[in-house]
Amino acid sequence: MKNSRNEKRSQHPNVETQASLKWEKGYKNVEVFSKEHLAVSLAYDVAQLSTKFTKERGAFTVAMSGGSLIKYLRKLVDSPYAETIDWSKWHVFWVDERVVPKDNLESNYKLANDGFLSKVPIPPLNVYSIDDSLPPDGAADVYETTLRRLVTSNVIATSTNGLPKFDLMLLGMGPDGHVASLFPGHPLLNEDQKWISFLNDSPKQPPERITFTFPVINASSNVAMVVTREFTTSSKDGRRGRALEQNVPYSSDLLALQPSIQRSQEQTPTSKDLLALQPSIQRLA
Ligand SMILES: O=C(O)[C@H](O)[C@@H](O)[C@H](O)[C@H](O)COP(=O)(O)O
Repeated sequence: MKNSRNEKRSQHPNVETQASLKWEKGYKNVEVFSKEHLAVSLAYDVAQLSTKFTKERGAFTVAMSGGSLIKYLRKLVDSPYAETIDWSKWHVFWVDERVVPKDNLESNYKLANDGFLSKVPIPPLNVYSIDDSLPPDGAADVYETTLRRLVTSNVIATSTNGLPKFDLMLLGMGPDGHVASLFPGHPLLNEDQKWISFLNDSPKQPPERITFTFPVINASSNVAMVVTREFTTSSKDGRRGRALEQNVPYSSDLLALQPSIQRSQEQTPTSKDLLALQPSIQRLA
């Protein structure tokens, strides 16, 4: 399946044929790209999912992180996607957001709007940013209320256990292994009732944030994780390397993320390029 997808990507008029290393054996859905090929491949996959869900559901729900992920969405604003994607059916959410004014440089909304959303014709009412006039707890409650309303109206699909089932979740991973604003060792890793929670003590500045909880992240139909850092198992704290090297069950003292990636022991990625984890560009659920 992946080979055929890569072949299709390479046949796509906009796909530069660049070597992308793939650890097929042992890994599941982990691909190592050059920067340019990551942007090209990510755009191809996102466009494919947009077409699929727009056709199936009449809507395409995308929840995105901040960080360097946004710049790898750049190919979506170019031809052919600019013309072929039905942007009117997109609904955009944030996996996590800093509780700062939306015009603040630290805002993930500002980052995504400047780098992507302002360049495509998604209806403004379909872009769900936080209420930046509220404190973290209030912003989280209001955001969850919005999600619940959109699940009720079927804009957002529902998983078999009643959670919001986003069509695509676009994640990053920090050097400590954090995903969204779920940080190793933080009590929020164990939150399994709320859909959206908040923290005032983020180890990554700024301290006040709201974040999807793990049950919501794991309920997604598709997840693409774009890890854009030097990746070696000897990296500063090694967590990121371990996140990929082993099927490490998430535990609050080691990793924020329960990776769904097996790894064969003989292969140790030493690439200093980019790593696009696609734990499930196929369906999770
Ligand atoms: O609000 C945030 O801080 C981001 O959502 C965060 O979760 C990000 O995805 C990771 O820190 C990876 O960031 P980079 O891709 O920039 O390394």
